This record gives sequence, C-alpha cells and structure tokens, in this order.
Amino acid sequence: MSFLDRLRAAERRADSLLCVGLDPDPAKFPAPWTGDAGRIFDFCARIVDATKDLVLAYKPQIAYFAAHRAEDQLERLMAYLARTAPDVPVILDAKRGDIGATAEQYAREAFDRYQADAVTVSPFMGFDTVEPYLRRPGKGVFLLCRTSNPGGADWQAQRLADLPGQPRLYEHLAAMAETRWNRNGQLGLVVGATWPEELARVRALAPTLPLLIPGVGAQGGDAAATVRAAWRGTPEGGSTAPIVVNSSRAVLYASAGPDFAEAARREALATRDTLNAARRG
Ligand SMILES: O=C(O)c1cc(=O)[nH]c(=O)n1[C@@H]1O[C@H](COP(=O)(O)O)[C@@H](O)[C@H]1O
Repeated sequence: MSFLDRLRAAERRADSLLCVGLDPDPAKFPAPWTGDAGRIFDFCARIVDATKDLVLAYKPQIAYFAAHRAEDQLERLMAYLARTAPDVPVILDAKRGDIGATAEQYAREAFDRYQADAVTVSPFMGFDTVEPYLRRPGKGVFLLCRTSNPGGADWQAQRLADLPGQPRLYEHLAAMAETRWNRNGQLGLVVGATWPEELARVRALAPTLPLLIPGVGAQGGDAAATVRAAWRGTPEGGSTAPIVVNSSRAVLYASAGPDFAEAARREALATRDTLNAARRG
C-alpha cells in the first residue's frame, strides 16, 4: 500500500486531520518524571495510548530523542506504535538533506532503522539529494516548502528571476514536487499553518500532494483557516489529497500534572473537532 493510501485510510478510520507531534522534553514532564530522560519512552507511550483513536498520523521529532542520547527509546517507541497503533502512519521528522550517498544513509536510518512510514527532508541541495528516498515506493517524503517559522520567508519567499513568471522559491518547489520530482507518488510538502495565504497557494500548485501542516497550537496557527486554505474534499467526504495538521506542545503539555495524558486527549479531541467542523462547515 502506498503512503498516500495509508494516510487516506487513517483519515477515514479516525475521522481526523490531526497529527500529534511527539516532541518529548524531559524538562516539561510531570513529577516524578520531570527532567528524567530515561522516561521519554514512557511519556510518549502514555500520549499514544491516550490519543491513538483520534489521529491520522504521529510525528516524532528526532532531535528530542538524539539530544538525550535516547535513540534507543525512539526505536522502542516506533516498535510500540507498530504494535499498538498499526494503522496510524508515522512520519519521522528528521529534516535531512545531504549529497546522494549520505542521503542513502539517512533513508536507511528513517525507513530501516526506525521503520518510519515517511520522513521530512530539506530540498535545499536539489533533486539528487531527494532521489535516494524515492527508491522506496511505499514510503512518503515530505519536502520543506514554506515553513512555519518567522524566518521561513528569508529564502522561501524570494523570487526566481531566471524562471518564467518569476515564481517564489516555495511556489517553484511546489510545482516541481507536484510534477517532475514526484516519480512514484511518494512526495508531500511541509507548509506552516502560520501562513494561510501561502498554504492556499501551495494547495493550488500541488493539488494532489499530501500536505504536512505544523503550526497550530503553540505557534498560534489558526486551525479553521488552515482547513479552509488547504483541504479539498471528495463527494464521499474524504480528502482528495490529505492534509496532516500537526500539533505537538499544545497536546503533549496540556497539563503539567499527573493528568497529562487525559489533558492531552482533551486537547487532541478539541483540535480534531475544530478541524472537522471547518471541513464540514
Ligand atoms: O517539519 C516539521 O514538522 C516542521 C516544519 C515547520 O515548518 N515548522 C515546524 O514547527 N515543524 C515541526 O513541527 C513541530 C511543531 O511543534 P509545536 O509548535 O509544538 O506544535 C515541531 O516538531 C517542529 O520541528
């Protein structure tokens, strides 16, 4: 099954556009786990148990594990997800980007070591650095396109003077990803919820690609505006090309107390319902 089909099936099953980002920060764990990097797996597993029926994807961010020498806990988490939420696609947020030979190793890391269903990749170094990920037809690859951060426009919004129509860099990338680069239908794009106008532009240029959209919750992106800008429905009520709306900190740290998992569920449910109301309203 292709990654796109897995996403579509997960969206239907959970009736959800929400992706919970797994960005475990021990400093924010509830007592008595506060500051204990040995509890990263336990914390994430509790979040997964509390939310797995509400999400169309999970997105573990690799830096939150590597910074604490906790790659072994990421491996355990990926195995746990495969066991307890086998139908929920997992996007490894690694934002890799390097020459082809090194990209092959990054692809092995994401897909063989961690068994991820998809990975985030920076396209800055060009197509030959993306191509190694496209030798895995069942896997998804989300290219950074118009990122959510304040400096995202520094490069991504610049115009390419040598190209017809002088598109902005992120526009050209969206058009390439929709057409020439998308050899096996594996590609998707990352666009921040913090830029609804650019999001709508990307959706217009890349109507068939899944979009990973971080920035609702802690970064203040508007969930309903995100759906209005990027979601396109089928007559049956599904998505033509799924949108994967990520929230990490707002869900993970909805409560700093012993009720953190219940609070995470409440926040995930509320976000899922807001996203669904926007696509049905
Ligand atoms: O690729 C990403 O996931 C990503 C791209 C982007 O443009 N902005 C962005 O915030 N992210 C990631 O999405 C998550 C957002 O986390 P919260 O702001 O806590 O919801 C973090 O893991 C970021 O690394």
